[in-house]
Amino acid sequence: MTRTPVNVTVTGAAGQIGYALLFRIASGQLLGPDVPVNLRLLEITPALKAAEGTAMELDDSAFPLLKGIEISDDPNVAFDGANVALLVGARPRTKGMERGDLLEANGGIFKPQGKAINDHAADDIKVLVVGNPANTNALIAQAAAPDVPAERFTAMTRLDHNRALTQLAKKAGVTVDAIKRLTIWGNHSATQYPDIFHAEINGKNAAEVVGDEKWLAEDFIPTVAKRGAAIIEARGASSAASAANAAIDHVYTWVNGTAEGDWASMGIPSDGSYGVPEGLISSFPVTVKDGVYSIVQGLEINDFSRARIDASVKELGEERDAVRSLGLI
Ligand SMILES: NC(=O)c1ccc[n+]([C@@H]2O[C@H](COP(=O)([O-])OP(=O)(O)OC[C@H]3O[C@@H](n4cnc5c(N)ncnc54)[C@H](O)[C@@H]3O)[C@@H](O)[C@H]2O)c1
Ligand SMILES: O=C(O)C[C@H](O)C(=O)O
Repeated sequence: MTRTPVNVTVTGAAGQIGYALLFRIASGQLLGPDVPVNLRLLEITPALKAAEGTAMELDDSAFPLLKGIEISDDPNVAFDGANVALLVGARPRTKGMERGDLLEANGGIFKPQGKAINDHAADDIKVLVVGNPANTNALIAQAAAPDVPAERFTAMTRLDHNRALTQLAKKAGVTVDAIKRLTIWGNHSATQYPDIFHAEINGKNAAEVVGDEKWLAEDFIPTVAKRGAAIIEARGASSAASAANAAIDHVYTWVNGTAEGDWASMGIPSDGSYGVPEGLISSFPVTVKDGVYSIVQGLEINDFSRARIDASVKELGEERDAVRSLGLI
């Protein structure tokens, strides 16, 4: 039976993450090796030519699953019939820019995109926001889409999750596939909290296997939380291939589910679990079945974790208050 292609919209398609992402989507890595896709590329007008160049290269790759490519600078066109939307394009912070200016500039992007998703996307739309500040940009887009279930708007913390897996694996002298149930809590920012207290290494409690709280507090957590800045310092540009890889992982997991006995980290609208105020888009441990995610319940949160989760959630609350006072939500 021939499957109907899934419409995947990617914003910021001519940027560096876009370049690392589009070829992997077209090859079947986002949704699965038997799922045909139509790509819809959204860019700002001055970047349309560069997006056309990327589309030429996609054509030249002759991906059997790629059934069509459309390029537009109009969100109403790019999100028309979208089943999956990857919101990558954002306004980066530039020299001298205040935090409020950054939020306002991104509001100018994510509010109209949220409205276009509301008005034109398919009923089963799933949205992943990658562009920073990802959690609050997702909140802005979600608030502008009142007809779309709030839980369809998610923010990416999978890169943080993957970074934490590797740091923990190195410390324990294992490979990443030995680790399960690691969690990123909170914001995709330096306040995020990578939690190993519920994680397992070859079935044993990770915190006990490591047995080194000093390393946890002074090495592991800051290394993961500040990894984005370290990449910028080293490359002279922010992470691109690893960010695209995490976006692929996030959507693949959301569509195809988590493995038995494991979970993933996703930035999702809080239902009030673990004391995170309802509605904030915060990272949680989730399991996914049949395209629907659920927050892992019943985890005991010790004082060490509680203080760090609270600090990151506090920052999310402040970002929400700032965009609220700007009239963006
Ligand atoms: N959540 C994460 O883990 C994570 C990781 C890495 C990067 N990021 C963020 O992802 C974003 C993109 O990074 P990049 O390296 O690809 O940046 P980039 O500057 O290379 O590309 C961004 C692209 O977005 C486009 N764009 C700007 N406004 C747009 C709009 N209104 N509609 C459509 N496109 C628009 C730009 O023209 C540009 O081509 C940044 O905000 C970055 O901070 C997030
Ligand atoms: O783009 C950035 O500011 C960093 C990025 O969010 C990352 O975590 O690599």
